[in-house]
Amino acid sequence: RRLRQRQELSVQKLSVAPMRRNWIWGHELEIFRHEACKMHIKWSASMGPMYRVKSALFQPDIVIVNDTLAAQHIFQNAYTYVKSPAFRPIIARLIGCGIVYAEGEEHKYQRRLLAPAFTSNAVKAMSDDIFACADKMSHKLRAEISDGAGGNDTVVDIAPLLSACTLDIIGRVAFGHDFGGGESSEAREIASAWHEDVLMAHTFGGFLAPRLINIFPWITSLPIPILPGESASKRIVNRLAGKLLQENHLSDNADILSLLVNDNQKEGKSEVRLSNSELLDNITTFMMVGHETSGASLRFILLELARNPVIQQRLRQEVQAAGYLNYECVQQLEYLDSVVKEGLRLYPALPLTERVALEDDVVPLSRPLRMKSGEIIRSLPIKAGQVFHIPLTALNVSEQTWGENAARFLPERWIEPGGTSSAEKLPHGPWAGILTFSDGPRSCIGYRLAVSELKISIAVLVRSFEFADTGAKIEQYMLPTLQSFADGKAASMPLKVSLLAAGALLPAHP
Ligand code: HEM
Repeated sequence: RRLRQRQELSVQKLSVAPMRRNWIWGHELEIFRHEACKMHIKWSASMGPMYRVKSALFQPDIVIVNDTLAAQHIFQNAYTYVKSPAFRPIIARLIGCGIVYAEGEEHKYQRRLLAPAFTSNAVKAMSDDIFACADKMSHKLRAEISDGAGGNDTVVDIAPLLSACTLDIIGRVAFGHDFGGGESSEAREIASAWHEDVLMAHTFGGFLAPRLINIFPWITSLPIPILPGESASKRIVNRLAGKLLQENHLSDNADILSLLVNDNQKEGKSEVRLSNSELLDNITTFMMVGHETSGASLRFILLELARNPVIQQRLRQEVQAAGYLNYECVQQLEYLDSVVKEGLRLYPALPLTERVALEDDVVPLSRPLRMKSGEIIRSLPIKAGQVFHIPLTALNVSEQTWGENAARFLPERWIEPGGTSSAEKLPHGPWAGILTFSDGPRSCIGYRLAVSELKISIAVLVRSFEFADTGAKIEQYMLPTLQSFADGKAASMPLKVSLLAAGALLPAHP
């Protein structure tokens, strides 16, 4: 009751989501059981820029932020609105206590340290490696088709292929490590451990654990199987990280590994440096967030291309007309750019993020909000401790911002005059007026690399292959990043794939 009393009166006047709620699990269990952000997308039309949901286990209500200005305010004030105590143990368990986990001064330090690895020039310099990995993936796909009984139109589960490619990319560009196109024993171990983690996250235990930890933080020290120890993938990647460190020689390169190691080993110049465990956990962090997110995005973009043959063909014509592909030429492909923007808009690899306020504040709103009492407000006073959920997917498909066809995959909207709202009405983020990479000091540090690898991989694939829908029921869940389920099978995305006659003749990347 004490916690409830601390919730600002204004928050208590916000409308509550309409779904019938359970008195123990509030709205949270139903939200968890539905596909990623599905309930928030449904509610966003009727509930206005902010509403409440009831928390599980009698915790104070959560405020759902469905307003671009409010989201911008929260993200820009990243050290006032921090990751919540319920969320951080999951981060620690899955990827360790690196930059994604760090808060305050520690975070500022790590962000400054790593920024040089992600400048436009640094990402441009990665393009040869990205092309090499995409070409390797294309050869593997070609081999799967010729081995397959279906000849052209062979059904291929592209999910593991794409994840192997993005793991290959991060291995090479960040750590100078070769995962052998996803064939190395380490790559296979990471893929199967991640699969195990996803399956675990999809269970009731996966729902319950973070909520229990939020209330009883000490519970993690108890030997209870559903509670976070180390995830399978973290254990494996941590071991690999240790091996990379043993092999690494100090260099002046600005790649991620060199920046991390040089900082950890610097002497005398400063008191502050990365500890050994921060070094190790940052390697694990980048290895995991640097490939699973891009792999999932690729999966869903190819699904949309498979379901929209006209769009796929227009894209193919643009890519094939470009001839030799290199970084500059891929950057200039306008339709490819729109396809990637549209795919990332509809399928954010992190569908929802959460924050908790450290101080009392007033959150501005871009449009008026009617409270339960009928009172209209333009900003919401909140108390320290208030938890916010920001459904990035719902904000990216809000009809308010994107019009009646918001939920449809229409790359043309990015090209045609008036196809999107004006820049000031779009969500604020580092790229393209979408919230997929979040916003502010904690927005995705790797977004330029992500966009580059998506563009290159898609260009390499569509110039040689045609993709078609299999009719499998594809669902998307947040576990804790976006995961595809095909006819109930986790981390799967079957598509019919054909090798184009012209594809074999196309020149490779020089
Ligand atoms: C399409 C692919 C990607 C998407 C959609 C994506 C999305 C995001 C989002 C939404 C956040 C903010 C998370 C939050 O605040 O709760 C984030 C943070 C982050 N991303 Fe990405 N990401 C992608 C690819 C990458 C890549 C390729 C890398 C690195 C190589 C990367 C590294 C990071 C890191 C280190 C953070 C934490 C930044 C900080 O806290 O300062 N991401 N990403």
